[in-house]
Amino acid sequence: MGGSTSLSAVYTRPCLRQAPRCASYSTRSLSLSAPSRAPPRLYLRSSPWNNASNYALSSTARPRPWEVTTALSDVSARRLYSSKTTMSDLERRIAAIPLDRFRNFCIVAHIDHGKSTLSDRLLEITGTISSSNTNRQILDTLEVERERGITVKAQTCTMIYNHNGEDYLLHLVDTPGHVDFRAEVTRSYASCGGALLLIDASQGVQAQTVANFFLAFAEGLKILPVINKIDMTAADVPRVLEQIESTFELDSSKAIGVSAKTGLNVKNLLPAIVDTIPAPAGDATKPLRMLLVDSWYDSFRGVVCLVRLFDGTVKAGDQLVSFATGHKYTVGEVGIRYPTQVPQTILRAGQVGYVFFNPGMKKIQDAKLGDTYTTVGSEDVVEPYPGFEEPKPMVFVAAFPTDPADYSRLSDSISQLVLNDRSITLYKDHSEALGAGWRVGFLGSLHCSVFQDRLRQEYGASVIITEPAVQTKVMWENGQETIHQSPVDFPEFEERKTRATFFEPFVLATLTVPEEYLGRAIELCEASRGEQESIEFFQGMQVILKYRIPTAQLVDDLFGKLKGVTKGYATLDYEDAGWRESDLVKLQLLVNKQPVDAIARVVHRSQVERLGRQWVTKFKEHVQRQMFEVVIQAAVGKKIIARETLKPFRKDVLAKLHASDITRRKKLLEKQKEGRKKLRAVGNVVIEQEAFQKFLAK
Ligand SMILES: Nc1nc2c(ncn2[C@@H]2O[C@H](COP(=O)(O)OP(=O)(O)OP(=O)(O)O)[C@@H](O)[C@H]2O)c(=O)[nH]1
Repeated sequence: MGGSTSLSAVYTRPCLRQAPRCASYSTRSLSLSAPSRAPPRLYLRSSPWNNASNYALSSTARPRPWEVTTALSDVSARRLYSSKTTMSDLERRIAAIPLDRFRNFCIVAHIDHGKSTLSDRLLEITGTISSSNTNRQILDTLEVERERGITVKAQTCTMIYNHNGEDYLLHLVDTPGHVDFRAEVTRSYASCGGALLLIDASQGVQAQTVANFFLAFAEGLKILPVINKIDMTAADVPRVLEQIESTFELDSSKAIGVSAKTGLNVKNLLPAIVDTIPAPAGDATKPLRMLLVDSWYDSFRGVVCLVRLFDGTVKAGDQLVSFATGHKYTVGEVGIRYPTQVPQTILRAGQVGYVFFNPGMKKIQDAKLGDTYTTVGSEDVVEPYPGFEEPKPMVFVAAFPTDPADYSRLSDSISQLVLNDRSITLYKDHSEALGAGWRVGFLGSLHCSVFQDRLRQEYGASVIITEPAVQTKVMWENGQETIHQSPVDFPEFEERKTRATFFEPFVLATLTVPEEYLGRAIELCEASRGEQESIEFFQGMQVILKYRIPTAQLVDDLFGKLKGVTKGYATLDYEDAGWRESDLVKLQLLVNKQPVDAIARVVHRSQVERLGRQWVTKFKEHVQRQMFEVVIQAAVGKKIIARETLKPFRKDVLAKLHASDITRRKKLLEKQKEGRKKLRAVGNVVIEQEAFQKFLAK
């Protein structure tokens, strides 16, 4: 049980603040955390998380730089600043804080458990923001984040906390809780020494609490359990304390109960942070070793980089070199986020701050996340940081302007969004029906819908977006493999039997479901072509289900459906489970025998009938009647699955004519034929863009 041993080894440091300090829940927590009680290990052994891959996480965890460095050679911070420089009071205060009083930490939690609210409260208590600001979430800066109440991009903030007369430099990273944004979460951990494991007192441990805990644990972060929302009447603190011990083997007596919303007990969290989370190691006198953690685009400054300094210092005018690209840059400005960007004279080992260059870095692609920078000339003596794994797109959509004349405007808007969200992949695309557009890849369906919202809110562009699709893989007879992102280039039905084998991506989904909804959750997973891997009954009537599910089903709003059948009580987490052979076919919509490429989809054969029928009925509703009959069909290759007919407008003028008026009758028929010819000549059927928009809208 290597995992268990290292788990308990991580939590050896004493904690200053114990849970009983919170008056409102001291009695309950005391009764649960008798001092002689050994941390229960039984659950971890039998838990779904106790598998090879999770233990692999802990055993292969890289030693973090501040753990392998034994000698802390911190120079007096003041010596790093030139005496001639005029420093602000803030800078003077920061300059006086030695490295052993730095604390870099993040908050690890399930979605909506209150990370952003707690961050705001910490900023308020440390005087970083005034309390008048606190009715909104300071770190959720994007409009969509405020509107949906979710964190999309990890945000950071520096705080100064005075503890027993000494200043501490705290650096907080607010990470997104949703599973789509896991790459953001993992990246954030690299700049931290510890994490607050935040759990909603009414909901208890949820799928992503566990998933994010293991990510943080694998990164070697010290964990401080925090129970939030203790003000709620539904709060069940004893249950959460029990879960903290049984699920994570953490000492629940160290947990702090808070209400981020009312501020109750939050001030007792700060001393616990100072005591539990280790100071970063580093040496400001060594050559610069600076990790690029995040980046965003600023139209005046170019790319701004969020960096974590492991060794050395950086200031304006320094000549830096990137290990990943070899490009050289002159530093234009360095600073901290407090919570807005505040310029500083210097950043030193242990700090997290921002850097931009002069002239500015033009392309966000040059700012490779996980890249190491050093000063020109130190390349040979500095070892670069191992870097991050680039996130892989999972969901693809095609996007087209509603009005083709808007192409270049929309192109600018999309490029702007991609500049700030590097996990989006973007290619040019073309559709017969919708003209020029883009194929865009996302980390998940929430990521995809957030992108659409951001596009509409921040740029006001109106856009047609096709249904989310996943990649497919084809193994050809000759052993060659091709990956297809778009249904358009997926091979036709006739080719499949003899020439190819098809594969689709799968995920291993972990669902946390209250026991009373178990039956419905299982039904949903089975209907989504899922295969059960395990079922575990968990504390407090919760069940953890593991299913192997096609990614296509996951992105077809599995989470929304799950919430529907469990009245919103279930949670979902997933990890990539590789390719699996699958009976895939391309379903196409034909309008008067012409395929409408924007609506094609690669689906499992079992779904063809239902989807085909649905398509033709829905499309008929949105297409306007024409001068001639319109046949709408759903087809797989040459096989027609479903059909609907849209009757033509037909002026029945002939009926009004006298039977003997043959010349006039012929003339009228000719005229009608001409009209039809005209329409047919203009691409057969005239379909308004609006029809696509309505059809593709959920
Ligand atoms: N009653 C109560 N509500 C809280 C408390 N903390 C947060 N909330 C509410 O819980 C909801 C979610 O809070 P957030 O801070 O946005 O949660 P989050 O974890 O940052 O969410 P993501 O960033 O999307 O993962 C909001 O409506 C908050 O007002 C608390 O202590 N008590």
